[in-house]
Amino acid sequence: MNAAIVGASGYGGEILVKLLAAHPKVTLKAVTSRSQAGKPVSSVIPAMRGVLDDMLFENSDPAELAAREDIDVFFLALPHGAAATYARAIVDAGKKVIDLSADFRIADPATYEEFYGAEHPDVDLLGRAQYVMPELSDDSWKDKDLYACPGCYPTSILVPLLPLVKAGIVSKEHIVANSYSGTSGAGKQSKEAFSYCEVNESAKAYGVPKHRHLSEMEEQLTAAAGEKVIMQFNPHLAPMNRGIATTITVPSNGSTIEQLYAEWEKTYADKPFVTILPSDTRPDTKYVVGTNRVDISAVKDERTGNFVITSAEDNLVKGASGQAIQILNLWQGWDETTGLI
Ligand SMILES: NC(=O)C1=CN([C@@H]2O[C@H](COP(=O)(O)OP(=O)(O)OC[C@H]3O[C@@H](n4cnc5c(N)ncnc54)[C@H](OP(=O)(O)O)[C@@H]3O)[C@@H](O)[C@H]2O)C=CC1
Ligand SMILES: CC(=O)N[C@@H](CCC(=O)OP(=O)(O)O)C(=O)O
Repeated sequence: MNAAIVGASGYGGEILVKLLAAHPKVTLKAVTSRSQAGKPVSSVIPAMRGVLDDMLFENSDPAELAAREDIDVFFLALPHGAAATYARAIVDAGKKVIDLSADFRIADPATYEEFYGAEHPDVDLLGRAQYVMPELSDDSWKDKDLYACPGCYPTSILVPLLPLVKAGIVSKEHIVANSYSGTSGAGKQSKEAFSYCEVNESAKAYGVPKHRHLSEMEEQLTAAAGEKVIMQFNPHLAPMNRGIATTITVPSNGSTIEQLYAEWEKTYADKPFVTILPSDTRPDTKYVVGTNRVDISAVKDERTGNFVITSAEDNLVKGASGQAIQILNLWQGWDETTGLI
């Protein structure tokens, strides 16, 4: 299968370049960036020296890209808004899109507008798109034109939480999630607030009380619960490059920790990228960065009656580019782990 990466000079795009260059079933045909067009990939992404020396970054005009006969699937690693413009041209040309942005994650355009502060860029295309959380979506999504990858924070929260909400193991109310993200989560073009002096040796909450990713999480939890779910989400910026550590507290409503673990075992028994850790072990970003895994664990606080659920993932791999490749693998019927660890 021949692939292109649009927005390959950003953090998510760079990881896609590395993973797809090594993917045994994919040939990388084009990588694009407006600012890097004409430069060798190995000069912009020095890790690719000796691997992609002959490939140049190309211009990223949507119509030109969409007309390329030699490309079957386009990975969009673009800011939301811009992604929809490219997706429209590519889908209209009869090609497939795997989109890392938020443009097609949320089914309800009014919710998108409420949380993203702008009208949905392409409501018609939204109807031809499918949100895919590989571990939690059923198999009915494989004939769409466009696949939307989950957000980084929602992956770290929905993987441990959603099956428990769906099964009634935990309360649907009073859910609180605290997440700690590496600064690469803000993208390569992020501004002064993310510069070394601002973020090094410091940590702080941001985006409270209504971060954009709540729209995606609440929509998914509501669908799983069969009733409206509202949650508290407190994202934090942590002084590290990559990784998301999440802690969720939720009332157990009398469920036991054994019931919680039994539900996880049932849901994730054959899911290679979810690792269930023992109740006395906390997931740690340093053991998942560079992998497509989410590590999860839980303990019950008998004093409060809450479960304390923790997870760790790499925001750029399981939270973005690795998950996009996992979706490609599943869509194509290849082994889910092809090209991923
Ligand atoms: N970073 C993360 O942890 C995660 C990111 N995502 C999502 O993935 C997408 C990419 O994120 P990330 O890699 O961090 O972003 P970056 O800012 O690092 O990279 C953005 C890329 O898009 C290109 N680009 C920017 N604006 C435009 C535009 N208007 N038209 C065409 N190309 C453009 C840039 O190159 P150039 O300007 O040279 O064209 C660059 O290659 C975003 O939607 C983000 O929300 C999802 C999950 C996690
Ligand atoms: C640390 C940091 O800034 N993280 C980003 C992660 C969100 C992201 O990439 O969000 P979309 O994919 O929904 O655009 C943020 O909080 O906005």
